[in-house]
Amino acid sequence: MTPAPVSRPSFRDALRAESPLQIAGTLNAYAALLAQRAGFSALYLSGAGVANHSYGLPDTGLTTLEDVLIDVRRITSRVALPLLVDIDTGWDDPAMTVREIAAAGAAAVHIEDQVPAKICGHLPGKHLVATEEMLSRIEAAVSGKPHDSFVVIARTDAAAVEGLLAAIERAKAYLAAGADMIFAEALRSLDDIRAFTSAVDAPVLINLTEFGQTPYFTLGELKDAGVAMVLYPLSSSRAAAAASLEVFSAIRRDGTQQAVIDRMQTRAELYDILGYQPPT
Ligand SMILES: C[C@](O)(C(=O)O)[C@H](CC(=O)O)C(=O)O
Ligand SMILES: [Mg+2]
Repeated sequence: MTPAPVSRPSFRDALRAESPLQIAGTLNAYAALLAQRAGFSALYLSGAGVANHSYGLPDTGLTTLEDVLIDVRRITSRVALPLLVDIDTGWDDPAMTVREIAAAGAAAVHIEDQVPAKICGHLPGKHLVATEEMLSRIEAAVSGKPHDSFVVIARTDAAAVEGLLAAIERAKAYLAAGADMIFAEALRSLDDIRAFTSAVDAPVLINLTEFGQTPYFTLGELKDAGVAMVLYPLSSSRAAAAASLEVFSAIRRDGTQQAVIDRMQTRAELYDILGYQPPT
């Protein structure tokens, strides 16, 4: 399906309108409609989500630009909110990656400093590329921006590997190379977050992925610590996955779905979210 051109607020518009900006992870168009209904004004397509949910694979750098583009297009063709896309390490040609992701209707990307065979930022055993190599990635990504309002966020995974000060130094270098904003991955305390945001002269994103290294700080705590953006990359898909397993298991166990009907969205609720008027 070819997406119709949609006019949408830019990522910076969303950032100006809400502080900190809450960004909802949505793996498909319907999840994006649900996040919009709940009042979010910015969306996220998770690389882990594409790998885990669209392909049933771990988040280890197996999915490609094409795989991600399919899911980007599905979301942007249906929902006009600004979409931040996880482009992992940028693949072979970060300039082309940014051009393609922007052409698919996204408003922003984040590109990270792990080696191409990357893993979840909240796991032990991460390996980073040298700062110089990440600077080349960022310069290439920035050169692919179609216009000034497209945002390139540089993500550093360094805090867990090289320490907080090294992560701050990397972030400063990434900004000097042209990154617009910084994603500080897997920080463990509000003190660390505050140290990071006060040292880095750009909007900082904190990732509240569940079962990770960063505690579930409240929006108020993160605001006080100087955070500009708060990411919930997989919250709804984790909940949906647990609910799906429970429902499948109940149907197999009971031979009927009666015990789990009250866990389900109704047909009327579905049509309401879709804006669909069924025949009467
Ligand atoms: C944000 C992230 O990059 C993602 O792909 O959603 C992941 C999330 C996760 O694995 O929980 C990450 O933090 O590396
Ligand atoms: Mg990711």
